[in-house]
Amino acid sequence: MPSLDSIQGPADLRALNAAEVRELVPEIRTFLVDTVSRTGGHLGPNLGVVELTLALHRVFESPRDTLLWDTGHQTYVHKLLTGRAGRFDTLRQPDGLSGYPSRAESEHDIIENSHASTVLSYADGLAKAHHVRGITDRAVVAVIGDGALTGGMAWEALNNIAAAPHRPVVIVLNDNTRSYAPTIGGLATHLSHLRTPGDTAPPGVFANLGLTHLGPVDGHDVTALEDALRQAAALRRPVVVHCVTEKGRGHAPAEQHEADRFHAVRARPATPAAPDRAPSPSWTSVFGAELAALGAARPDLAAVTAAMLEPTGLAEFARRFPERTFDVGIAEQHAVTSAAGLALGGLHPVVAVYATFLNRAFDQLLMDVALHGAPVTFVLDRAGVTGDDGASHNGMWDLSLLSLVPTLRVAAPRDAVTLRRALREAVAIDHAPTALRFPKGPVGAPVPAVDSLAGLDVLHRSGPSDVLLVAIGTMAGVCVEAANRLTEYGVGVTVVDPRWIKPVAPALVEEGLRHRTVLTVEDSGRTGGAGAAVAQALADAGAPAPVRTLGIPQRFLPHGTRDGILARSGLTAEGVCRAAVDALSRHGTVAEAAAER
Ligand SMILES: Cc1ncc(C[n+]2csc(CCOP(=O)(O)OP(=O)(O)O)c2C)c(N)n1
Ligand SMILES: CC(=O)[C@@H](O)[C@H](O)COP(=O)(O)O
Ligand SMILES: [Mg+2]
Repeated sequence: MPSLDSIQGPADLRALNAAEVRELVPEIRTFLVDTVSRTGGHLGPNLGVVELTLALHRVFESPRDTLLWDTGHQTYVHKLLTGRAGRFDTLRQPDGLSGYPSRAESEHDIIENSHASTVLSYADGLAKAHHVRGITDRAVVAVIGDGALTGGMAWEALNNIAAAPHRPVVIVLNDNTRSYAPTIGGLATHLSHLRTPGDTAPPGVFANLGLTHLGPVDGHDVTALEDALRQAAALRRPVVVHCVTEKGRGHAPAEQHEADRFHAVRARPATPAAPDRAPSPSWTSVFGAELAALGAARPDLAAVTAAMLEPTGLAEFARRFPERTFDVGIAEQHAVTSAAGLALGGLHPVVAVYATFLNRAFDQLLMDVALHGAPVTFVLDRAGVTGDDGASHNGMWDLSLLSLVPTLRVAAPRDAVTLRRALREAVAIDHAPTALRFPKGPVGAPVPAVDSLAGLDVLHRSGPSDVLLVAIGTMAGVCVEAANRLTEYGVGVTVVDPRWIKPVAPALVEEGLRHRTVLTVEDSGRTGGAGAAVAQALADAGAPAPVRTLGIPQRFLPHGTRDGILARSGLTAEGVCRAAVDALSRHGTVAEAAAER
């Protein structure tokens, strides 16, 4: 009886007979449940593609044939079958296996970007390259989920693929009827018709586009899948293999999990949290509760999500105000411009999205919302370093992108109190777009102001005006701790939190001009971020010394823990102290003791 240990690569898999392959299925599912329950990760999606991945690697010969995966969160089985089972305990850990394809890990891994709906565009480009280069002996295979297929890019690609019968692409539609929640929209309805035997629905959208549609195929029958994939490969033209799978398959808690079928499970903590300490609420839950409360008072408030209602905290608002809640599918561009339409119609939409996914809708934000001064509020969750979801999931580009948008106002709350306040202020602005951003995880302890200065929250003030620390959002606690340390060494420090970071407040510029040196600290990319805007405003005001901006370096950061990445970026109290003493030593006097640190 073969075991997973005997599979060092796809060739070993292809050497097995059908019965031996079927014996691998339960072993792989047990392995996934045991391992991912410890490491955390996308358990549900991967439980759903065990048979599909086996069939793919038996029919196609990766890496000669190119296997492309959309989003990449469902590639754990692919990793197990390409020689990485022995390292799976390191999944999503620092220096361990990535939770997504990784070119550094394997020649079988291609797309590292975890943003959905890209795979068909990659496939179209690759098929064009094969055609131009006269390559005819390598298959292009693209696996896309029913959720990812609701993204606009997927249809831009299908429009191109369908136009070229001479350029073969095997499109494997992994139809498990869900993104997190059931996939929405006319496409989902259409797929439901296609899945229903004997349904007299009009011919499929794929057929009408000129694509061959095979299936629906039972996505848990390896033999049926292999037959369909072989048939698709032999057609030598673009073809959709419609596979019907079950997210969370084979693990009852996942199969029965109403919200998202264990889409992403948290790592089991090494040491259980002390029972007496109530866990801090998450940023997301504080936002969600406040929005629901505001929704009761404001019948014009609407909520918009791109297939992530629960993860972005909109569930309570949706429960109470279903008629004002809109899930548009994994379609951030449409989410943003349709929000401009909602505003045009007299509503005040709140678009809740992970910060990194707003990248995709920048032009819509700039030209469909801001150009028209549309009162849309963007709530960017997972802003800053997220960590274990890898480079494309860090919310580190938002402040740089938002800084470019005229009329847009941006807030970075530092705790639950300022989050609630920023949200109330944002939805009260009816003539311009607003955005507020916060990170993944617990909201942490309140960071109280000790004074207020023309709209600035003063968080610490002691001694002469040596250093002004401008704390952006969640860096407030780090800055206050750094100030306390610097004060011990005779360095005079003021810490301010502007709360609204765009536009740069005049009071912040005035306060900056009163200090020997100014440092800004943000959990965001420092290139073009909030600190850069402060630096520009102070330079424009004639500040003598340059502003030192601390932030995330402009690099694609390998997956790791949020704290570890922040520490390596210098975004700790010690890092701020070092930067402050260094800046003072260059642009002003510095207490001897402090210089020794
Ligand atoms: C542009 C973008 N928006 C949102 C997400 C978050 N996200 C990750 S997986 C997922 C659901 C994907 O559904 P589907 O493509 O059907 O794959 P399944 O999980 O069902 O296998 C979403 C919304 C993302 N990765 N990219
Ligand atoms: C793959 C994807 O984009 C999401 O599922 C993401 O991994 C979820 O991240 P959170 O765990 O931060 O909700
Ligand atoms: Mg799906």
